[in-house]
Amino acid sequence: MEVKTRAPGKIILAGEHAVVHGSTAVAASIDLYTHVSLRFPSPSENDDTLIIQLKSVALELSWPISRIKAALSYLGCPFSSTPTSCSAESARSLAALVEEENFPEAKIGLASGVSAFLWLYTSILGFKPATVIVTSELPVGAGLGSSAAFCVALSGAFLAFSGSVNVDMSHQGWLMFGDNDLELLNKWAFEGEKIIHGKPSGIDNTVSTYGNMIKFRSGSLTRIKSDLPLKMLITNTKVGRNTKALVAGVSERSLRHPDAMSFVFNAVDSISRELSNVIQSPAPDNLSVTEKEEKLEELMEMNQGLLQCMGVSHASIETVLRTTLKYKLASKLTGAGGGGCVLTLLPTLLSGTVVDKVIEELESCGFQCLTAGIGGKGVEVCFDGSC
Ligand SMILES: Nc1ncnc2c1ncn2[C@@H]1O[C@H](COP(=O)(O)OP(=O)(O)OP(=O)(O)O)[C@@H](O)[C@H]1O
Ligand SMILES: C[C@@](O)(CCO)CC(=O)[O-]
Ligand SMILES: [Mg+2]
Repeated sequence: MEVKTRAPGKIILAGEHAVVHGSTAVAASIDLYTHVSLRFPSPSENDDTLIIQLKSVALELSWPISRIKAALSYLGCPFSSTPTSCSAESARSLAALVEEENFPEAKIGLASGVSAFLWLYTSILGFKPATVIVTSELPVGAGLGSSAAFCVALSGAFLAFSGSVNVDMSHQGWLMFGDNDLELLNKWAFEGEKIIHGKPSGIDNTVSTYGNMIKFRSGSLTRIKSDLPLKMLITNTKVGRNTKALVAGVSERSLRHPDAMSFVFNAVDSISRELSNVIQSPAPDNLSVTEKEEKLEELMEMNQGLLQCMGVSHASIETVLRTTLKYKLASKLTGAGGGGCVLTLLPTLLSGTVVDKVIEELESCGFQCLTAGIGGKGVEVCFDGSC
């Protein structure tokens, strides 16, 4: 028996980092997905191991179920119908399980993702042998929400077989979860994201779960309906970074300078709210598409300036900003920054030749450019071989 899920990555149009401190942020899903396949061995296979194959990072790990049981036995029965946080003690047990696998030193940054997998798996499905395969179209650790898509796709696959969601297993092709199930799935994914991000706001898992475009503040979302044909160029600087460390860095800065940083976070809140007003339909004012794009460009530039204030820009990001500015295009980092990806608004009237030239110049600096569809579906599940 096999189930597959897919969960999208995201871009943050405004408000990253400040959202961790209670400000509004605006995010949209993109049509790049993380896929999970979960398969239980048949009785004749007599297999007693839990295997995870992380294809996009070329890593495979496996544990005898008895070993996982022994490591987590103090939890009693780990099955839980309500999402539970991983305690410090559980985190240590999971880290020990991960280390036992002779985790390659060069890939140690992936260990928290494996811990999140083990936490979600054992909490939702208990001690069952299975093979879990993860593939992804998203660059890992580049600001496009790979950690959230990973946790959302895993939670969806585990919940589909847990008996605690209501899905039609005879459905052919991709299927959306119902509203109550999405809420449960999103809460589980948030628990996984906590293991990877430390202190996440929840925006990334929420936009990956629900898709579309959302405004997010203090854990609650408002869907944004927009008919603005928003086109963004995404430039991956390919500079590796880690969201947990960047989020912690901003928190430390705001402890050192609480007054100044609270003005910064408030300014970001205003930018996000204004940006969401500009893109939503029906529009409160009768601006043309070009006028709206000009407002968005200015808001993106202002947000980028405040992200620099928070200390999360990077020389590679500044190079992208300078390069796109030569073509009068506005850009900002997206996600946690420190490297990773930069967004550039491509106005509707911009000629294809200019877009080609910008891409060529960015790629000549060693960056990688991609365009992605914005605002598609959230997590989906599939029970037959058609997906
Ligand atoms: N496809 C995947 N396979 C294995 N691990 C993954 C995968 N996708 C994400 N991860 C886990 O997520 C971590 C990267 O998450 P991180 O939050 O640092 O970056 P991101 O989510 O891509 O960017 P951002 O949080 O800024 O949007 C990896 O180190 C790994 O632990
Ligand atoms: C940097 C951050 O604001 C967004 C990462 O995509 C962290 C979070 O909200 O969890
Ligand atoms: Mg992340």
